[in-house]
Amino acid sequence: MSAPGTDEIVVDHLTKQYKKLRAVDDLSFRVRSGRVTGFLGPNGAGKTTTLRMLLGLVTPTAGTATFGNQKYVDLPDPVREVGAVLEASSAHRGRTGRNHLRMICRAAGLPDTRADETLEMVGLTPAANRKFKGYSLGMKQRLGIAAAMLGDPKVLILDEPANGLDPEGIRWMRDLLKALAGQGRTVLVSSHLLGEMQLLADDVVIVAAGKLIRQGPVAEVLGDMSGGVQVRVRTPQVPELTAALSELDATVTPSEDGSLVVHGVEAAAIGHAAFTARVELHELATERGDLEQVFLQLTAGKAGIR
Ligand SMILES: Nc1ncnc2c1ncn2[C@@H]1O[C@H](COP(=O)(O)OP(=O)(O)OP(=O)(O)O)[C@@H](O)[C@H]1O
Repeated sequence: MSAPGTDEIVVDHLTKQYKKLRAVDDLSFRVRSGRVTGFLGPNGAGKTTTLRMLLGLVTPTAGTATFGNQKYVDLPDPVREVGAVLEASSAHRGRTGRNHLRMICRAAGLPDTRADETLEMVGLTPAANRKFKGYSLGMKQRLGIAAAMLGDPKVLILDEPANGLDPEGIRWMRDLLKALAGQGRTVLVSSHLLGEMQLLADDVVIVAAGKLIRQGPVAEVLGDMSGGVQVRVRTPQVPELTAALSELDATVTPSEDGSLVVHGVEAAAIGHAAFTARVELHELATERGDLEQVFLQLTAGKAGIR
């Protein structure tokens, strides 16, 4: 493997033991820049513990979590390198969103103007002068992202950012994170919302019971699974189509609803075979497994509270 850049997250044999519980168990994975990586796992899988170790908030029992080759605590200018939103932002109840961000700017040696720029980025400009105690959970999430982006970091880490957001808010978050990755940043997002991850993530890292289950591009993880891609065909001439497909390298399984499920060949080849055999088709649809099914198969028996 090539040497990682500082914007690449490298988790290497990371382990966290809490008394009898191994919350994270010899976990290794890499997160690349310019992509959104979904960090997925059932409740208690060790996602938050891993992110906290990455940010130097929890000390690993073994292994390392680094940005390139540097631990978070050793980064020369962490605010400009790594932004994180671990839970919905908390701020003094009586302080406005703008003042909350300005205080962080001052503490980090950043110009005050960054407060307004990041408020604009997260769509909070109209609420900039409202007090934090009046913010909805979705507004608090947005403020958390604004705070994380103050230093214009190359890496952004978010723990369950969709929590508390309505469908429009989730869509907004998806567009923002994709845009930030599109600018070349590294975006790592933990979630158990699998449908959302399928729309958002380029890569996934799936964990269960503290261990790595699978990692890779979403399409590859979906495609790897048995039955990942299949074609559903409906025809009034089942025997004729089955005979025509037997000449291709296809596996044909009749469904209870009368359709045929075909593995091993693409829809175009099936359409061509049907046309050549003068078989009438009423449906020809490529079906991809969804992340939720794959996730449930991969984590079966490993989920649950420990
Ligand atoms: N400080 C701690 N002391 C003891 N056990 C802990 C501590 N922090 C976490 N754990 C345990 O470690 C396991 C992993 O927890 P973690 O919060 O990392 O999982 P998660 O994948 O983020 O789960 P969720 O999706 O529910 O937030 C859980 O069983 C949790 O109870």
